[in-house]
Amino acid sequence: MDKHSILVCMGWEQLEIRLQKCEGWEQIEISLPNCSSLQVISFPVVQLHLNRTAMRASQKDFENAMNQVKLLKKDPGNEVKLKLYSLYKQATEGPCNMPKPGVFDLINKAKWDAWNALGSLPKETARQNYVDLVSSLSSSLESSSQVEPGTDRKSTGYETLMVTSEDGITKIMLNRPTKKNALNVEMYHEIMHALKAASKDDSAITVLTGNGDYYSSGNDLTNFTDIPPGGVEEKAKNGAVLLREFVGCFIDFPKPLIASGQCPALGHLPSPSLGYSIAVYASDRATFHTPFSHLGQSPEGCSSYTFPKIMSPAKATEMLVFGKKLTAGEACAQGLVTEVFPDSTFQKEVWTRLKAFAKLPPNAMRISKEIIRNREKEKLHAVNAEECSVLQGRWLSDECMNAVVNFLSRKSKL
Ligand SMILES: CCCCCCCCCC/C=C\CC(=O)SCCNC(=O)CCNC(=O)[C@H](O)C(C)(C)COP(=O)(O)OP(=O)(O)OC[C@H]1O[C@@H](n2cnc3c(N)ncnc32)[C@H](O)[C@@H]1OP(=O)(O)O
Repeated sequence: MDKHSILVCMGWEQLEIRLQKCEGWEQIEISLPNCSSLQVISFPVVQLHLNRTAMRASQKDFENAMNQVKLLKKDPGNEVKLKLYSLYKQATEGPCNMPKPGVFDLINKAKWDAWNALGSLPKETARQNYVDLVSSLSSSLESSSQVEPGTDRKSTGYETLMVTSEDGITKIMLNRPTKKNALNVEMYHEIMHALKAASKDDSAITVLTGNGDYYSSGNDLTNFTDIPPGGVEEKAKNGAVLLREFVGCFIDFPKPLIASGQCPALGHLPSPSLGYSIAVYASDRATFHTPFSHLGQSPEGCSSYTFPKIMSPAKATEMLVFGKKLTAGEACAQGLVTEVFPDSTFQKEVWTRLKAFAKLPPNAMRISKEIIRNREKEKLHAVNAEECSVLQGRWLSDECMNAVVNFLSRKSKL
């Protein structure tokens, strides 16, 4: 409970007015002290309950709040952003009377739903609620920021990655920890760019890793929402071109590539990086999950070819068709992971090993990798093309759309 008091002098008497906030209500308590004994006696006590709507935010407060939103240091998340959007629209335009967007226009539909849900809420109330929400966000996001230093911010020219080169090792770190390192379109492009740069730099080996508590949560499902003028078909076609190029970069990457994961890896990245890495190091906390069927999709990253070869066809089916999640130990027993380390010593042990590898003659390592992978390259490119073409069709299916809508409307998680 929040209490503030003010003392008002009324002739020889003092009137104490206490304001207290209690569960969204303002309560005013007025007491008149007995001056002769200087004791505060509560007489008469008057309690007023003011409905919040009686407190009107001015246009100036509203404009200030709009500016404050732009200055928030941390993304408040989609749910809050939708709330802000709907209150803003209600405050400025009144009840929603726009036509409902189509089912595939996911973002606009979510916005419409949020606005429409406000019904006939008066403009002034919406304005006040907007101001209150922004003020609560400003204080909570400033005081309890969980973003670690250096996360989700620009580094070495990349928006979604942190790329460093030291001791003969180029480290490409996925850096969208607040989104569990989901791969948005920008990240796909940046990973391709970073891999191409790493293939030409002085380093002997390249390490792919993730910042935060997920190695990656796979394809960013909001990639499905930004529909171009050519509609969903064009979106799916562009997606297939992008994915094919992305996986192609892993197939053609010439240097030893190591995936180092201390935490869960979901969907998308595990497949290409497991299939083409020279080595995969995982902590005993890591898990591996390719939930393609859950999302109405089908295997990608050449996993339909590499997994049954690396594991057994039966085990690969459990993983790729039924979406069975493997622990690091199980993935190691199946040959998907090279070695599992205790979580507490993971970084130290893996980096000691990587630094030793990076001292080996780089050309010898490159040529050895080439001879191991070359005879498979053509096959891998063909599998990649086939998988992308199948996926292009899957992305247009109701099964896929429903799964994406369920996730985005917070009805499901993996
Ligand atoms: C036409 C399409 C064009 C596409 C172009 C390229 C195509 C490539 C296609 C490859 C095909 C498929 C391969 C896959 O990757 S399949 C796997 C997809 N991933 C998922 O389904 C994971 C979804 N996420 C979750 O289930 C959960 O978030 C979690 C990972 C289990 C973590 O749960 P949590 O409770 O610990 O954290 P949570 O609050 O949910 O997440 C924090 C914020 O991060 C956002 N987020 C997490 N994962 C994703 C994601 N994959 N896509 C988008 N956003 C994600 C989450 O929404 C939270 O955000 P906010 O804070 O609420 O704003």
